[in-house]
Amino acid sequence: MSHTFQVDLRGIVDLLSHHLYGSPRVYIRELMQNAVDAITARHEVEPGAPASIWFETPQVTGDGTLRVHDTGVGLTEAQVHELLATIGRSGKRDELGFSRAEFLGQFGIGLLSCFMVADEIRVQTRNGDHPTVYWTGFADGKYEVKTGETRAERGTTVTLVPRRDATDWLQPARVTDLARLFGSLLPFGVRVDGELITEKSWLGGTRPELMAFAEQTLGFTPFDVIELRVPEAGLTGVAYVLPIPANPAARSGHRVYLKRMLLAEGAEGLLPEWAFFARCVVDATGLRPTASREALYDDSLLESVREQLGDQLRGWLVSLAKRDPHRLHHFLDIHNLGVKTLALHDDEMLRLVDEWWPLETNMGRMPMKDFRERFGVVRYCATIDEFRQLAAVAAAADLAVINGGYIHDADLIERLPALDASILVDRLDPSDLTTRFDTLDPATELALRPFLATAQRSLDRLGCEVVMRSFDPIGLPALFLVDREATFQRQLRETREVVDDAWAGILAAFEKAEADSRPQLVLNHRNPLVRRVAALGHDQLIGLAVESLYGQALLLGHHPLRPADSALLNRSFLGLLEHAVPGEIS
Ligand SMILES: Nc1ncnc2c1ncn2[C@@H]1O[C@H](COP(=O)(O)OP(=O)(O)OP(=O)(O)O)[C@@H](O)[C@H]1O
Repeated sequence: MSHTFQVDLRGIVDLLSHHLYGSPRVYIRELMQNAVDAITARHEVEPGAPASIWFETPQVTGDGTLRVHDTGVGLTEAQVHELLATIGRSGKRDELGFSRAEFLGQFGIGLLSCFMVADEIRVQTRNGDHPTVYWTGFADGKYEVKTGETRAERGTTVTLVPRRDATDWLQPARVTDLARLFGSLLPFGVRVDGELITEKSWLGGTRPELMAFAEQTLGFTPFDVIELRVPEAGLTGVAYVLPIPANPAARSGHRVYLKRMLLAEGAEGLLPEWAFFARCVVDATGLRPTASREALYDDSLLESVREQLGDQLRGWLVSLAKRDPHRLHHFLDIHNLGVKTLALHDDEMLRLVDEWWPLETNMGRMPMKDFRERFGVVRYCATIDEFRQLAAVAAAADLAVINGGYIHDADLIERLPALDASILVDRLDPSDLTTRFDTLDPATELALRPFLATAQRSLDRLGCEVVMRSFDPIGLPALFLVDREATFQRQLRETREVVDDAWAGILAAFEKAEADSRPQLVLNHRNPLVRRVAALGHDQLIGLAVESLYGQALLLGHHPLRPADSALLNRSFLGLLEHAVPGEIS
C-alpha cells in the first residue's frame, strides 16, 4: 500500500525562517517576484496587457493587513489547488521540470516565506474569464478554496494577515524600503501606497551616472568604472575599482541582480579571487540563485562568468598601461599587492609589473625592466635585511641590486625568464661581494698577519673566519657575510644531529662534503677604527674589539643570534667598558 508524505507546515516555516532565509524581510521580495512572473506569463499570450504591481500597507487597508495586487496571469481553481497548496510545486517549470529562463521563481517555496510574518495568507485570483478563486492558507497547514464574486480585473491580490509579533514588517516605511531595495530595477512599475519605487536603471548609464550610483549605493567614489558584459549569462553591469587598498584575504562581495531583482548586496564568487580591487554591480538573466535567493549558485556557468569577467578586468589593466601610464602608477600605488599576487601566475600581469612597478634598488627606485636595461643581470637580495646590509657596500662596489624582500618581489623576479628566456636573474650571494672588495698590498698584508691571527683565535670557536679587505663605504668597519650554500649545509648538519636515523639518512643525501666555507667577518681596512684596532698590539684588547665588531656586524645584518653570540656580545661589551673606565673603587 502506498502513502503520501504528510508535511508539517509549521516545521517547514521554521526551517525557512531559521535556516534558509537570513531575515523575514525576503517576504516582500517573494511577493514582488510572484507578481512579476505572473505579469511576464500574461505577456507571453497577451503582449499589450497592463503591467503593474502595487502594495497597500496597513496605512491604506486600515485593517492591519498588507495587500499586493498585480495584473498578472492569475490562476484557475485547478491551478490554485496544484500550485498554491503544494510545497515545492512551481508553475514556472517546463514539461521536463526545468525552471524556465524568463521567470524569477523556480523552487515553489517562495510564498511560504510570507508565513514568517503572517498567520494567514489570502489569495484572490482571476485567470482570463475563469471564475475568480479565493484561497486562504493558514500557518497551521490548513487551507480553504472557494469561488466567489468576480474580480473586476484579471490578476491576483495577495493579502497578508500579520502575526502578532510581526506587525513591524508590514509598516509602510519598512515595506517601501524593502520594495525599493529588491525591486527598484524591475521592468514593471511597482508602487507602495501610491509611491512609485521603481526607477530608471543605472544599466547602460553614462559614466557620471555610473559614478553617482556608486557614491549613493556603495558609499565610495571609485578609482574607475569598467563596463562588463557576458552574453552567455545575459550579464551586464560594471566593476568599480576601489579607491583604497582592499584586504586580499577578505572575500569581496558584489551587488548582484538576477533578472533585475536584487539577489544580494554581498554576493561572492562573481570575480576571481585576485580581483579583490573591484566591486561589481551586475544584472544577469542566466545565473541561478541558491534556494535562499541570497547567493549565486556555483555552477559551470558561474565559473565561466568568473573567468570572462577576470579577462575583462585584466584587459582594462593592460589598456590602462597603454593609455594612461600615470594613472596606472596611481592604481599600482593603491593595489600593488593584488596585482603582484596575480603576476605570480599570469604572464600578462607580470609584464605589467615588470614594466611599471618601481622596486627599491641600491641605485634608486625603478621598474625591473629599466633595471635590466641599465644593468643587465637582474641581481637581487631576497630579504629586506640582506638588502639593508649590503645595498651601500654593493653600490660602492658598482653592483646594482634590487631589494626583493617585499612580498612576492623575489618570486616575481625569479619568474621573469618565463617572459623572456634571455633575461638573466641572479640572487646576490653575500659571499660573492668579497670577490669585489680590494685586497691589500702584500706589505700591508704581511704586517697585519699577527693581528689577524689574534682576531681569528677569538672567533674560531664561533666558526667564523676573519679577513681584512678594503671597501666602501669607509664608515662601515666590518661586514658579516654568509655563504648561502654553506649556511644550508650547516643547518642540515645541525638537524641531522637531532633527528632519528631514518630522517638523518634522508638528509644525508643532500649534504655536500666540499661545501664547508665558514661565514666571514670582513674587516674594512679603509675604516680608521679598524686600523687603530689593528695597531693595538695588545692581544686581550684586540680580542675584545674584534668580538664586538663581530657582534655589531651580526646585529647590523639582522642575523640570528645564537646563545654563544649573545654571550660573546655581552662579554665584549663589558670587557671594553672595563678598559674604558679605569680605576678601583676605594
Ligand atoms: N501573484 C501570483 N500570480 C499568479 N500565480 C502565482 C502568484 N503567486 C504565486 N503564484 C503561483 O504559485 C506558485 C508557487 O509560488 P511560490 O512563490 O511558492 O514559488 P515559485 O515562485 O514558483 O518559486 P520560488 O520558490 O523560487 O519563488 C508559483 O509557481 C505560481 O504558479
